[in-house]
Amino acid sequence: MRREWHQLSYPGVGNPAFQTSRPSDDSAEDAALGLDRWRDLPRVQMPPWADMDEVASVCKVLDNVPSIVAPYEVDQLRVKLAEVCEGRAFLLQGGDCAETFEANTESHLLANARTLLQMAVVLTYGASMPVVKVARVAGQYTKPRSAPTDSLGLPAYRGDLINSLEANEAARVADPQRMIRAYANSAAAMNMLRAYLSGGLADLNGLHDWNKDFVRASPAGERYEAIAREIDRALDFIRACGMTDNEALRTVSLYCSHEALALEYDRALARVSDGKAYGLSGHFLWVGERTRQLDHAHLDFISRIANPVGVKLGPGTSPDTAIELCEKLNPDNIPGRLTLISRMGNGRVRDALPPIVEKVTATGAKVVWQCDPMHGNTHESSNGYKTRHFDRIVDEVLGYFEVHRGLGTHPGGIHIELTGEDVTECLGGAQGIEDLDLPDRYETACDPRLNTQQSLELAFLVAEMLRG
Ligand SMILES: O=C[C@H](O)[C@H](O)COP(=O)(O)O
Ligand SMILES: C=C(OP(=O)(O)O)C(=O)O
Repeated sequence: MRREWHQLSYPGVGNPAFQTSRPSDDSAEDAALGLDRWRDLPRVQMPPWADMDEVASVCKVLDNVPSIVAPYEVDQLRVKLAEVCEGRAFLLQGGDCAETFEANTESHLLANARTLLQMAVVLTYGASMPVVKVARVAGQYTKPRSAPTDSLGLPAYRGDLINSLEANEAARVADPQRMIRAYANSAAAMNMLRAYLSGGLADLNGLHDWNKDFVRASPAGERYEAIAREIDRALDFIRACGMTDNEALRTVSLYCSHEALALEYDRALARVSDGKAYGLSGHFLWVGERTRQLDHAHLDFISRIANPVGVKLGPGTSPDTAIELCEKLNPDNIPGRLTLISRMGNGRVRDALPPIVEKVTATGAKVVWQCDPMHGNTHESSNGYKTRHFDRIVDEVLGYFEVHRGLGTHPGGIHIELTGEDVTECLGGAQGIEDLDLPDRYETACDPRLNTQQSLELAFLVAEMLRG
């Protein structure tokens, strides 16, 4: 029988106050968890730390700080993702490509959160399906790079946790102290988001206030207002029926996620709870396309934590590799534990994804299928900006839905780089952003993000696809 969303129970969670965690030390029990095995394995995209003693002393500090998230929240997210895995919910994940310390402001965090929540409303209402909301926030401070140097010949910017975006040689030196700043910024971000979310930021009674002024008059903003008015009427109906105080209408759970790239940081924030290891630098950690080698450090680390984890799959992924990933990362076949994030590019998704989905499904492996339509669709504009076209992004999502519909599997979610600011980083959309508009507000520290209007437009299209 279909379980109601609000009735989800969280096995093994009980009263969260009793599920505390502790730093792992070098006892035999902790050693058996293998949290440090990655240190002996090959590793690419390693931050070019100059002084490993300094790395060790910074990690010693992080070993004992309060973690960013709690084990029971991580377990809750896994249970919600199990619903996605079974086709009863949808996963919406999004946020900055690269968070920066400078942009870790209240207004930026709230703008991004509101945009994600607006998308979630459009999807929930449009597709009548619960939406699991995961932000790229409170830890998305590292970036894998294609080349070790940038166009100026400087060491590449690798994310604020590692070095600075400032374009000079000294700023680009990898500085271990930045891990402390990343931790402090992540803790502050989570603290603020939790406060606003529990204080009414996500209250469905205030849906109209989420619409930013620069979006309100746009076609996407107007469509959003129309949905908000319909929800208002539904809420009036609920109130008229005497159901006046429903917690589910006033609060949402927003989980945080980032790429597990700088393993020193994620390891230092790992903790042990009930005999299991948790990566408590975030609720959901993923490993990127460039670092997912089966016998390398990154996969080994995430294979040992109890969190829900993700792996990016580019167009070169073979079906056998996908199966090996399932075996390594989810040997007990726990639903919600593993998300496979395809990022094929719109030109490849229709031929590269089907054999992977077919073979994984045939083995009975439980996975959440998620589409990242951003990373396979990047190109350089005529005036030299790294950009993405909205039409290609939509086409990749469409291709992903076609593949899953064709195979009878659940198109479980999308993973988007977006911002709540009115930036001009991606081309197209109803605003018709063109190459020459890109310099107006091109503010990303790494890859181009959808702005709020484009994000909402995409949500409307995805809601239609989900309904269809
Ligand atoms: O976000 C993903 C990667 O870090 C990014 O696409 C790499 O960009 P690059 O090719 O400019 O190094
Ligand atoms: C680096 C990323 O993606 P990918 O590994 O797919 O390139 C990312 O999502 O930030």
